[in-house]
Amino acid sequence: MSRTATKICGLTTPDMLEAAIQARADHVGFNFFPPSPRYLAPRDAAALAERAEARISRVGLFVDADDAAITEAVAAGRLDAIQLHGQETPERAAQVRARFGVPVWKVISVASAADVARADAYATAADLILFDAKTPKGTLPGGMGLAFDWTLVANWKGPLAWGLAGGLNPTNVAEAVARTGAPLVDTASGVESAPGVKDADLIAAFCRAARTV
Ligand SMILES: O=C(O)c1ccccc1N[C@@H]1O[C@H](COP(=O)(O)O)[C@@H](O)[C@H]1O
Repeated sequence: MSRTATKICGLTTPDMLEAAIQARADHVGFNFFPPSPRYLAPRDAAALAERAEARISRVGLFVDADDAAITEAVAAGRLDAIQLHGQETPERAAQVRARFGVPVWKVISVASAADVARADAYATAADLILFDAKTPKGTLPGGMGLAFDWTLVANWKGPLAWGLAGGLNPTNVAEAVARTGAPLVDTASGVESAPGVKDADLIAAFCRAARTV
């Protein structure tokens, strides 16, 4: 069995970046969704990207963003992948991948088996499916610390690489990996002491726990 990959999402400071690198996370997420408490302005992403250099992969998170916003962020954050966390259709995902030339991670918000089945439509439009919990109407589409029923994606055999997000933290991530077989796990609020404030010890504990399975 190969090692579970980890992504720490919503970093905004050099200290947070160094904590993720020290913890041997595989990816960091830069959040380009302005309403989020983890929002990172493109000019700040540029400084973090310069510091990260080739030490860690950078994934840019967008919610129904237009091309101009993605263009600015891809250049500033030197992004290795684009995470589409909104209502982007397969056509839009394919367009983003073609236009920006980096892998696209499409998030599928899950509350039922029918939601999981929606992933198939992205077979040729995206590179990875990230299953996250569906959040209540009128709230952020992610980063809320909400988990969904993991049995819905256990040992998912879809047409794409995949990962698990939603309410993951150092305490439950090993169980989540054991129960789902997720090759990648992603967390935002689960490694924070307050919304948007990452905790280095929690990041280390999360990455360690994800790798114990
Ligand atoms: O983190 C955010 O603020 C956020 C805002 C809007 C869309 C997605 C967001 N984060 C992503 O959601 C998952 C799950 O978050 P959590 O671990 O439950 O807090 C996170 O991994 C990010 O990819």
